Amino acid sequence: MTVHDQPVAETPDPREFGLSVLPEHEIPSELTALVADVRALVDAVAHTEAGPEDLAEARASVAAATERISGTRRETGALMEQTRPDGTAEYGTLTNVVSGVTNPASPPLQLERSGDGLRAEITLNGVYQGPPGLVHGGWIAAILDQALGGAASAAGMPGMTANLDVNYRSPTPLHAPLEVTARVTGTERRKVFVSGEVRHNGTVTAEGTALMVRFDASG
Ligand SMILES: CCCCCCCC(=O)SCCNC(=O)CCNC(=O)[C@H](O)C(C)(C)COP(=O)(O)OP(=O)(O)OC[C@H]1O[C@@H](n2cnc3c(N)ncnc32)[C@H](O)[C@@H]1OP(=O)(O)O
Repeated sequence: MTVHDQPVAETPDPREFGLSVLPEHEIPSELTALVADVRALVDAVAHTEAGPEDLAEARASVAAATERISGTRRETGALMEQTRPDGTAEYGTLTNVVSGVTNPASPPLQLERSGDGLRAEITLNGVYQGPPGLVHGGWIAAILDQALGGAASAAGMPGMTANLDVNYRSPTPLHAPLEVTARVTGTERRKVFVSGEVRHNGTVTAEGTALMVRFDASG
């Protein structure tokens, strides 16, 4: 394995591959505010003990809101372009289920460059529950997958996850700040090796390694 010690490269522009890209500043603030409100709604619905009358009224309001905004739909694969503090661009699908800015189902995980890779802080609510009071293992894997893929992408080597290996070391609590870290550990031809962790109070609750296979730019 060759340790990846190249300087950080610019991520290829997806427009060159015919993909549709929306700059972050073109997303209406009303949409991001609505997304936050819907996240709160999902949490409220998941945990409510309201009575039938209130539930029926809330349902009618939600149905009306859905009808109001359903007339136009963005294409499923649309990407968002963000400009990093260092001026380079990064891309991700708008509705990515882990990080998507317009997806109320995403927590969302917001990764930033840190040290030799990426880092995020996140607190997950009861919507992401598996065992009582704990984060679902599938969501931990999804968060690690996103962080590991993001680390490869941030190093200028975006690709697809070919293999993901997760070890759950200790229970990951809900409603508690978690730290997510990821970095590239090596490369070999199109193979990008990545590793990452989820921590609570400095203790690793889960760690993952993945093989990302870089998109083939040769066409
Ligand atoms: C910022 C955005 C972050 C996004 C994070 C989220 C990431 C995701 O969730 S991606 C979605 C889940 N992943 C997928 O759906 C991928 C499905 N699989 C595929 O499309 C293909 O198998 C793919 C692209 C991974 C590899 O196919 P292909 O491009 O034909 O590569 P291929 O020539 O077979 O393999 C390239 C190298 O990788 C190796 N390889 C491929 N798959 C594996 C595997 N599963 N295990 C081990 N090695 C593998 C091959 O042996 C080969 O190695 P070498 O260079 O030594 O010969």
